[in-house]
Amino acid sequence: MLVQLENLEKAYGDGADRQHVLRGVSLDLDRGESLAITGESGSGKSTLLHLIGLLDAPDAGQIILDGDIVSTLNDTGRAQRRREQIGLVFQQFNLAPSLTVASNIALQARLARRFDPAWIAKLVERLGLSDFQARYPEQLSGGQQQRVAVARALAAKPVLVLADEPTGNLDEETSARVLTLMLELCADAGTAMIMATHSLQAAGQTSRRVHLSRGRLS
Ligand SMILES: Nc1ncnc2c1ncn2[C@@H]1O[C@H](COP(=O)(O)OP(=O)(O)OP(=O)(O)O)[C@@H](O)[C@H]1O
Repeated sequence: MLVQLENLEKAYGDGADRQHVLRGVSLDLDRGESLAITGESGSGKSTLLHLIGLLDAPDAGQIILDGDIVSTLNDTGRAQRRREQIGLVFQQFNLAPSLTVASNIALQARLARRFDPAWIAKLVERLGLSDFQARYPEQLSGGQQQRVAVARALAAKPVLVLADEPTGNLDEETSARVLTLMLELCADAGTAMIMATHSLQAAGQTSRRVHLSRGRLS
């Protein structure tokens, strides 16, 4: 098993403002599997992805990644695991504005010490980024930036990619195409993917689906 979530709980705020967003979320994900998490706006999809992506820690429960309990790691330990094993595609893309497309893509792989020029060349070619490599993020359209974010997330061949509404800003046809590519590239790299989405069409493209409602998965 690649990812095991056991009874995750997460609340925000204090006193009367306290909001229990996750109320006991359990989930298993195999290597190479793709999973869509659907749920209404505010149901906690991003919160759950942040926990799995080790960007935040749960209040209770356990996250096991690749056989290790990672939910109790400190910030440094979490950052290291994230760098080595997880790729993130979030809504704002978070590309480094001062780096070219080529450097944005390569950076993650270099940090993880897994820079493989042939794999990077394949990502660039398959994602249609060949002509944009010398450009800076601000010189790209939203869709192009998103493809750079996908290439960057997969550059180090992580065991897991987390995508938060990865096609949220694109029209339906483009988003289906980008998602298909992303799933194919994940399959090539043996990477599992968890995607949060509002779109039932997008959720139809993954191998499994779960629904988040009232703090629990079904
Ligand atoms: N850092 C935070 N501090 C306080 N409340 C938060 C924080 N992050 C999220 N929330 C609240 O937790 C709830 C779940 O938010 P979350 O972003 O996880 O939902 P979501 O399902 O991803 O929503 P959307 O589909 O709109 O992106 C929301 O009510 C939100 O306001």
